[in-house]
Formats: sequence, C-alpha cells, structure tokens
Amino acid sequence: TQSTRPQRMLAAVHNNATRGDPRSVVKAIDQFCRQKEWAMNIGDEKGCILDSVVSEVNPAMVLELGTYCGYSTVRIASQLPPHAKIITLEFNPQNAAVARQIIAWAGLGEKIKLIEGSSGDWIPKLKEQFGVDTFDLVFLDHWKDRYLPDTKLMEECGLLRKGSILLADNVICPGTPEYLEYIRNSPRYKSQYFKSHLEYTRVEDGLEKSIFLG
Ligand SMILES: O=C(CSCCNC(=O)c1cc(-c2ccc(F)cc2)cc(O)c1O)c1ccc(O)c(O)c1
Ligand SMILES: [Mg+2]
Repeated sequence: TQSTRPQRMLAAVHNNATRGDPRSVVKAIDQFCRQKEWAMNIGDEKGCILDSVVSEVNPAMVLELGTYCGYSTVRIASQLPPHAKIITLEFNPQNAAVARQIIAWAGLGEKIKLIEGSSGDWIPKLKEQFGVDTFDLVFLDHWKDRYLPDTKLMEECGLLRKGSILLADNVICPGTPEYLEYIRNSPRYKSQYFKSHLEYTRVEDGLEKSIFLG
C-alpha cells in the first residue's frame, strides 16, 4: 500500500539521523523537505527564530498546538531546561503516530506529552487532566482559523499568566488575519512581527510573538 508523506519523512529520519540526537533529526527532516518533498514543518529559517524565542523565555511549561510530525516539538524540547515539559496537541491520528516515533528517535519522550484530539476539546481539560497551572510559552501552528478562538479559550481557562509568550507560525502564509487583528489591537498583548519565509520557499511568511500583559 502507498506510504504517506509523514511516513516517508519518518523513514528519512530513521535512515539519516542518529538515535538520541535531536539536532540530527531536525537536519534529516530539513534535508528531506528541501531535496525530496515539501512538508509543513516550521523549517530551518523560521526554526532559528523559534529557537531564539525558546532560549530567551527558558520555559518550564510549553503548549504546542499542531504537532504534525513533531519537527518543532523536537526543536523546542531539545532546548528545554531539565524538568521542563511540553504538551503538544495533534488532531490527525496518522500524523500523531509518526510524531511519536520521531520524538522517540530523538530521545525526547520524557519531556514531551503528545495528546491526540482537537485543541477546542482539550484546552479546557489541561488543568484538571495534567495538573497544568499556566504556560510560559504557547506555540500556535495548527488550523489557522483556530488561532483566535483558541487564544480566547486559553485566556478564559486561566492558562496564561502575566508574561506568558504566544508565538504564532504562518501569520502571512497561509495567514491568520483575524488573529493578527485581535492580538495587535488588544490592550492585553504586546506584539512583535518576525519577518521570514514560508518553510523551504522564498514566499514571505513570518512569526508573531505576543506577550500576555494579564
Ligand atoms: O493540516 C491540518 C490542520 S493542522 C496543520 C495546520 N498547519 C497548516 O495547515 C500549515 C499549512 C502551511 C501551508 C500549506 C500549503 C501552502 F501552499 C502554504 C502553506 C504551512 C504551515 O506552516 C502550516 O502550519 C489537518 C487537519 C486534519 C487532517 O485530517 C489533516 O490530515 C491535516
Ligand atoms: Mg506552520
């Protein structure tokens, strides 16, 4: 039976990355996406911006919305301080299955909790189910029309604290106009745009970094 793109990406990781070496996993995926097949990972260019935000925030608790194959999950988790954790939500079971194996190959299983399901269902359950208090960093990379409703949901569920950082991918391509409008005009956030390119292309895209002011 025909393999899927995430399965071919996983094979590239098994064949080209060193088990237990997250940077080699990231490199193998970027090479696969540049040389073989484009895929919607944040990629190496925007990935460097993500890395700098993670190291600046040095978060104890991270929420990622949209795991896909786990590329950004591995990038973030490889920079977390000891005992820090990332919870990542993925809607698509096939993508989640591949992500679990890529995360395991990178040796980061202890730091990462992957939940299969929709963000709208799970965000209201995170406190009771996983004993979460608030998140220091939230990375938004799921359905682009869910960025705004899920941000409002996180506010309502008390998952953000004064100083929590939201980092949103794809605010230009595919684009998240309602989210940008809200977050840039809300007195409860201070936002900054990091201009970049759509992963593995020359098309403009960027990341929006926003601090929750409480
Ligand atoms: O894809 C989803 C929703 S979650 C992924 C959201 N991410 C994106 O859509 C996303 C898209 C692009 C992008 C795509 C085509 C372009 F021409 C240009 C840009 C880039 C990104 O960086 C992204 O993050 C899903 C849902 C249910 C399922 O059953 C399933 O198989 C998949
Ligand atoms: Mg993205």
